[in-house]
Amino acid sequence: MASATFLSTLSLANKNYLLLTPTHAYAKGYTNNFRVSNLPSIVVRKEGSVRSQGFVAMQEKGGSTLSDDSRTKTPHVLTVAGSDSGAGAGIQADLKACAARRVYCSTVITALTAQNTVGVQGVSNVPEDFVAQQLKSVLSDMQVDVVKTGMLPSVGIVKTLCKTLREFPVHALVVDPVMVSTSGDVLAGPSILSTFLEELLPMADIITPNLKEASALLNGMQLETVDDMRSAARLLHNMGPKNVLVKGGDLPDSSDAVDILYNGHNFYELRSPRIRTRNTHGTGCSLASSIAAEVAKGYPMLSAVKVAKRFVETALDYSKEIDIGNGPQGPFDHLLRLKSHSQACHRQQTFDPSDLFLYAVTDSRMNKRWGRSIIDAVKAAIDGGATIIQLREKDAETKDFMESAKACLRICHLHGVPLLINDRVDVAIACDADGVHVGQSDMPARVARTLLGPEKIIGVSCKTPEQAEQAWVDGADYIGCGGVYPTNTKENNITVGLNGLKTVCMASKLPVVAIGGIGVSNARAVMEICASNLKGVAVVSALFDRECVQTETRKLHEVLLGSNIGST
Ligand SMILES: Cc1ncc(COP(=O)(O)OP(=O)(O)O)c(N)n1
Ligand SMILES: Cc1nc(C(=O)O)sc1CCOP(=O)(O)O
Ligand SMILES: [Mg+2]
Repeated sequence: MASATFLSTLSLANKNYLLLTPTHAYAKGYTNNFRVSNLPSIVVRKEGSVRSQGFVAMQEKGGSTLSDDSRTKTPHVLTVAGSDSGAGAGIQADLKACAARRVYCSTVITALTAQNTVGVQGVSNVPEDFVAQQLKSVLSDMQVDVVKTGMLPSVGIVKTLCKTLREFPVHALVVDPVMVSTSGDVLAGPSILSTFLEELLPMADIITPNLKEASALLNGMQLETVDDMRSAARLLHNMGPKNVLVKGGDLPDSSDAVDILYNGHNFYELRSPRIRTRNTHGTGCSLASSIAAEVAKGYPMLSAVKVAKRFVETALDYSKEIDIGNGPQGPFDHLLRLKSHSQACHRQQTFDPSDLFLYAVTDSRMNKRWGRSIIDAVKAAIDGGATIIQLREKDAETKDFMESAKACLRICHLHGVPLLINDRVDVAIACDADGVHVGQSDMPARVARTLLGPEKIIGVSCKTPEQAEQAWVDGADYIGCGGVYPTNTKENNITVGLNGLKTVCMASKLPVVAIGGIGVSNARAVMEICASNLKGVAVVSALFDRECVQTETRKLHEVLLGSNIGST
């Protein structure tokens, strides 16, 4: 039985029920549309209200029908907005913002716009009855938590939306009163103003006008100062929405971006440094969607607005150098993923097992002993012929490790050599390294794969066929097998010998690199176990606990070439 707190119990038809408050019910994921077979539920709708305030969810006390702790509700935002062909704003921005904020987003399209970074070249409204059909399809089936509106281009569409929301109440309504695009093009004419004011605004949990939109809603009122914004917020609040966020992005002479949030009781002045960037197209849509996303997760409005603002600012800051389109306003990158692709020198994207040929693993203690920086050690190994580098910096402070890793990454990429990080998935993510190597007691490869995504390289240390099988199941790219010979580099390391290596190679579906006590004198013997998936040797002390890393690497390279491996 759920551990939910509850108002009281209720007896009905000789069965006991828990009576949950709307808040508990919502937090537990029982929306008014929540359907679970055999679960009795009552939905009480308040006439004329879009909110689920009167909603009561009941659960059979002691029953096992709904294990609510095992069934978590996926937060869901429905955006009702126009499509932007340039994908900077509108439906496309809403989808990206919700994805970035990790909520599900469904879409009802109200208009198609032909649009780019220059402006809006054309608009085609979706017929009212088809907007109604889309709304009904989603709302009747998909447990929507929050509806967010953007471009509502006709009176008929606004009325259709309000009517449908009365029929299918949701937890909250976020209204971004889109009227004019950032390029100055009209997206919803003045004719819809009265319907907006009379029907939609009173249903809203929050409205998010910019200065121009607030002014339009207030009969052309001049808004030039933060005090004007406060007055506007109060006047707009009188029109019925529970909260008003007046966005001051266009406020003249302000080095900060100032927004005013008013909830009928308190004003909150939300200030942040203004981000100087051309790539601001779609910030309004994205902010409103992000607020909707946080509300859908169950956060109160003030927290939702703060988090949403911080998210948009972070994305704008990240996207400053993104270069899309020739117009005055470019789109930004909600998912913070585009920039690395535009970096000049980038490594090949897919893992090539022949990269395991001469695998150089750094060691901070050895570098210290020989008085060289990790960067110098990596440079020398690459010059000597290393085909892949792993940074194994057990003693480094995180900040130093990250800085060194970034510098090493630049060098490696200049030479087309992949760079992996040992153990520290966080460092690998932070510096966008090519992948990680993890052992049996490190972060499981499956979790590392989820965090790193499909393209990064993941290696796993394996001493047995079972571990090799698991590494494959977990989505690793290669395995490291050892210790082949005894080593001083790793304490208490079990030696598997050449036989153990061969057994693991035979069982492994993944390419293998041998490790442990390997150097110029025995590399050939290792490679001659004749396993076609043994692609190379990984070496620490034989390269780095030596006076000249480059010379030692070159010697090992020659031995490996002589053993004719990596060719199958
Ligand atoms: C290529 C390669 N193989 C094995 C290891 C060892 O990893 P692990 O078992 O996690 O031990 P540590 O290196 O973290 O001490 C490796 N690093 N690289
Ligand atoms: C880091 C590491 N892992 C091992 C394993 O058996 O998984 S042996 C090892 C140390 C390898 O260092 P050297 O080349 O100096 O012997
Ligand atoms: Mg490890």
